[in-house]
Amino acid sequence: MDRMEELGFRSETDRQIFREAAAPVELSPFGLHSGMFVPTLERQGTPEQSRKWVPLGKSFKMIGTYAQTELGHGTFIRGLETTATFDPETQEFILDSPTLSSIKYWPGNVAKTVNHCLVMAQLYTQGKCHGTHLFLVQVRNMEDHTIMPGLEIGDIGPKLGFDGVDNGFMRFNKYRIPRMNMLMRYAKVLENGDYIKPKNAKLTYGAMVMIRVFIVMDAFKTLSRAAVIAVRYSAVRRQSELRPGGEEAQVMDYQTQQYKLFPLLATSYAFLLAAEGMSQIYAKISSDIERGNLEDMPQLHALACGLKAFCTWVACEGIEVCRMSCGGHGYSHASGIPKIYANIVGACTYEGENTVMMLQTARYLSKCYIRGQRGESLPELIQYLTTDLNVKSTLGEDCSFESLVAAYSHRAARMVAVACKLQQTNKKKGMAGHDAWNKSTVPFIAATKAHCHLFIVRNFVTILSQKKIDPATHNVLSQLCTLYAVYGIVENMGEFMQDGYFNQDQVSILNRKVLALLEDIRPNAVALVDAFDYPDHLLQSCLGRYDGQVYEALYEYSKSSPLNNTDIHSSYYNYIRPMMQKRSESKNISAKL
Ligand SMILES: CCCCCCCCCC/C=C\CCCCC/C=C/C(=O)SCCNC(=O)CCNC(=O)[C@H](O)C(C)(C)COP(=O)(O)OP(=O)(O)OC[C@H]1O[C@@H](n2cnc3c(N)ncnc32)[C@H](O)[C@@H]1OP(=O)(O)O
Ligand SMILES: Cc1cc2nc3c(=O)[nH]c(=O)nc-3n(C[C@H](O)[C@H](O)[C@H](O)COP(=O)(O)OP(=O)(O)OC[C@H]3O[C@@H](n4cnc5c(N)ncnc54)[C@H](O)[C@@H]3O)c2cc1C
Repeated sequence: MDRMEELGFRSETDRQIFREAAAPVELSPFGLHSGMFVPTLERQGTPEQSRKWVPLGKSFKMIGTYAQTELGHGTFIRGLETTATFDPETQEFILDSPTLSSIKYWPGNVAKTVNHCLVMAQLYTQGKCHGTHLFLVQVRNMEDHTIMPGLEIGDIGPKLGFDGVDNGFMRFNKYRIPRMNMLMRYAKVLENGDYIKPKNAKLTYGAMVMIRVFIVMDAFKTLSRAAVIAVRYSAVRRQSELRPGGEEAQVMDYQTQQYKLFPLLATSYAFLLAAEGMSQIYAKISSDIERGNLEDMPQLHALACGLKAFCTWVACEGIEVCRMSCGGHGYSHASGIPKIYANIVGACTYEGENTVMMLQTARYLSKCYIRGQRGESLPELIQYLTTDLNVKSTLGEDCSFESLVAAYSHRAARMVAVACKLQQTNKKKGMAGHDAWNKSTVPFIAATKAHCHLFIVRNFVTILSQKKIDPATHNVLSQLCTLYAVYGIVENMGEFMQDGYFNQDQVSILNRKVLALLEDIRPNAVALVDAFDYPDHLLQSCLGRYDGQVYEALYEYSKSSPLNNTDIHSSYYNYIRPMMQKRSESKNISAKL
């Protein structure tokens, strides 16, 4: 922290980049403090509360996390059981974990690192429950870091990844905090216990929306790092004869290797631009919300949920393809890829389990579809829902951006309509609303993925048509954008073809185009990954080194393995030799085999 101050890093983005450089493969134990705890104090506290607590957080006098999930509930926030009961006599809230399932479980850095938590709890005052609200809770002594009396805190144990984060459990036993430790920007409890409700109960969920937006950028970061490693390694690795009797080929010259990696390279660029677009939309709508204009809150929630789920699912699948495209060496930690995967795959679960998040977006699409059917105006990003589904594709050999965006719009509009019509049919059959919804959620998930895919394709095309880019770079980026879109159609052809939107000739055009683009991109593939400019220190990869000295690096890496500290391992003396001796004694086996 002091080093960041010395270097004058003030912006959170710069500080995040510095933290990643300082601890490239391990997640910082302060990620949640800076990424969630402090921003939530800023956005959910009153001006007075922010003035009091934010400086303490930014100077790390107060180190915090976000403690919401419990043993029994993570997704269903309204089902959380931790209680915060107001005591007007003492002007305090009494926090309690009334059941085993109410124990806070998973909050990052709660086990050993933080001294404060933002705790999500059911607020009770004057005998009435007003739902979940956030409370600032001191959990450790500020002098000696011991756990505060009335709390039980511990680590939850080993996980798939996220090793740098001490995810913990926390149990409250009638733990008292001052009334003014409730974050009261939107909802309040007065001294007499009166509850002042917020303009919208979901304003309390704001921290999660913000992190979901961050996670779209993390999906780009992790996928692009894996792509850098895999593409560079594919340029260095030579294996098998492409031409009989010739020299062994760079594996990047196999069409199958290109088909694995180049679409992921294109996806990395698409996700970077989508993350930037999402961040701009978040900045605009969240500032409107802070000024009290909640009109676009549903649209922001829906977009953040959908993109977080879509991008993390695609990124995690893509990182695995990158790992497997590196053969055996990809499976070694020397490649750097397993750690990337282990650290980001949790993002398919945290900050909103992906299926649940997709269903939130689906719920929004369902409402917009009905409004569209009534002829009501729709937000720009959703206007495609009123696309004329009788129109067929005009796609030609050039696979123009316009025809590609039209194809994605048609696919999403058609799939949303199919899901909504199933929901409506279910209702006409006499199903209750919740059953009619549940029995249409599988098609809604598919439709929502199509909706997110459209956003990313359209965003990529829009940026290429608006930004001033030199012709050579524009040409290469256009190849990537076309590859991302055409590959997405080829890989999901059934969804595009179900209503005959494309004719057979157009399908052939698309199948030819995707292969032609692989050849177009091949000469620039290494330059396109170098352009991300990730230093070797950040990649921590023997395979993705900028200098390409892969085998030298692997050999040095292996020699540094702790198992090589001794020639004969203690297991020989403790287990192997006694076993062999026992065998030879019992079966007169000649010692000289
Ligand atoms: C290279 C390195 C990469 C490594 C990755 C690390 C990167 C670090 C950088 C990022 C920074 C920090 C580190 C992050 C690490 C992860 C830490 C993880 C933290 C957590 O997981 S915190 C806990 C997260 N938990 C959740 O997200 C729970 C999900 N559940 C919910 O959100 C809700 O329960 C719900 C939305 C599913 C349902 O809510 P409910 O109250 O039941 O509402 P509904 O009935 O469904 O809907 C009612 C209406 O409310 C609207 N609504 C719901 N939510 C919102 C919202 N947030 N905003 C606006 N509106 C909302 C909903 O749309 C309905 O509206 P309608 O009635 O339809 O009009
Ligand atoms: C690495 C990591 C870090 C975390 N850090 C934190 C943290 O710092 N703070 C914190 O508070 N929490 C944290 N969490 C907890 C995380 O937020 C929850 O695990 C997450 O919200 C998912 O909730 P759940 O575990 O209850 O999953 P569940 O919802 O129980 O998921 C189980 C299954 O049920 C399905 N399901 C649930 N509801 C529905 C529905 N309505 N419709 C259809 N299907 C449904 C899901 O799709 C899933 O397939 C972390 C988790 C992980 C993995």
